[in-house]
Amino acid sequence: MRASQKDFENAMNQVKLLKKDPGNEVKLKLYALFKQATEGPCNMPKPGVFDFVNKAKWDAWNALGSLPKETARHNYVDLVSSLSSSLESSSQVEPGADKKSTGYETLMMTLEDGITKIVFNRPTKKNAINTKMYDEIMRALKAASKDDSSLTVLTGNGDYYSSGNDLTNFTDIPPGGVEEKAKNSAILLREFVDCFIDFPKPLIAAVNGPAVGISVTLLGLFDAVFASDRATFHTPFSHLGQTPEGCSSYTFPKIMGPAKATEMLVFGKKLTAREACTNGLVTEVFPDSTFQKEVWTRLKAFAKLPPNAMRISKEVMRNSEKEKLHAVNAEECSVLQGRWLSDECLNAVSNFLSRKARL
Ligand SMILES: CCCCCCCCCCC/C=C/C(=O)SCCNC(=O)CCNC(=O)[C@H](O)C(C)(C)COP(=O)(O)OP(=O)(O)OC[C@H]1O[C@@H](n2cnc3c(N)ncnc32)[C@H](O)[C@@H]1OP(=O)(O)O
Repeated sequence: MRASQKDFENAMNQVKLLKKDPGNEVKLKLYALFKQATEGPCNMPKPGVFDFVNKAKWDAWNALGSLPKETARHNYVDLVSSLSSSLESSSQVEPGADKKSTGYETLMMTLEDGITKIVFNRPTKKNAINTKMYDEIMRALKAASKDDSSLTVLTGNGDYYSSGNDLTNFTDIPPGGVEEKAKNSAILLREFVDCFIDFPKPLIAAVNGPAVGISVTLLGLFDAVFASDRATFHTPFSHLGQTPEGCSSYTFPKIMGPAKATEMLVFGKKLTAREACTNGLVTEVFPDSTFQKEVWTRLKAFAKLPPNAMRISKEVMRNSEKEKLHAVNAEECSVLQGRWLSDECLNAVSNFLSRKARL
């Protein structure tokens, strides 16, 4: 049975009442079907390459070709009805649900058994790091450096450790244009990485699943990295028209030698957890089935060691390098500021956002 105009109007109202965000892909589908149902085939000029959001919308609408208005109306009603049932009944914990108890929207943070645990908590986005999350991680690290814990652990909620920089960070362009955005992002990134360089207590990563981009490069600044055998380590910077950050242009060649560092940082080779361990980036790999139990047993034992001795040992081991790391960080951010304005980078981001390419 075809959907009537009344069904269509009801569906439009239902969309406004959805309690959970259905995600960008679905929102683009809804937009395209709505435009097709009300205006017919795409009749707008194609937006420019920097106009990511409108370009993604245009692509979605244009992809419907000459689909009749009635069919688009019917598909719109069907899609809204499937969303209303699936999203209302979803048992998945909504990111940010812990906001009140933790004071963080994108993270969960706890202090137990002498361990501060910071959990990336955007599982439906594979824990991609958006601007809010960069800010919250910095805030969490500053709090952890002053709290009563002996050590700090970073890990991810869900199947990913983190998919790295949230590529929608590129869409929020201020009135000053993309140049201003690139400048502000370079300042943010530098400040963010500085927090890891300066973190005073043992910093440990429990890499529960795949890690991409900046979530991998930062590992060179951690004191121990425990990984599930399901984890992978991927820095596809050249694919994205970008260049290394997180001090990896310096730490990776030191850790694994220039040849292996080049494979990862220049050619984007994805390493398994075992390969990352052989190359010195990962301390130890655990079977996924026992990962949590084994890692937390290990961490709780570490947390019983005298905290001042651990902190001072870290200081002795790392202090001679700090100045160099800050200089490397500044240089990497300045290079990236230029790369973010390049066609290579903007086309790669635009392809991801319009769903033409996946890693
Ligand atoms: C003008 C200048 C602005 C600059 C701003 C920059 C600020 C600092 C930058 C610091 C430098 C950092 C560099 C990096 O980290 S580079 C690495 C970036 N990451 C990626 O390229 C990964 C992209 N994601 C993917 O390829 C795939 O999503 C992935 C392989 C990770 C998983 O694929 P899978 O098919 O299993 O799952 P989905 O793709 O369906 O993902 C589920 C939903 O999550 C969204 N998602 C996942 N990762 C990201 C991401 N990195 N950014 C944005 N969104 C992400 C995905 O879109 C899905 O969402 P929907 O359900 O809404 O469709």
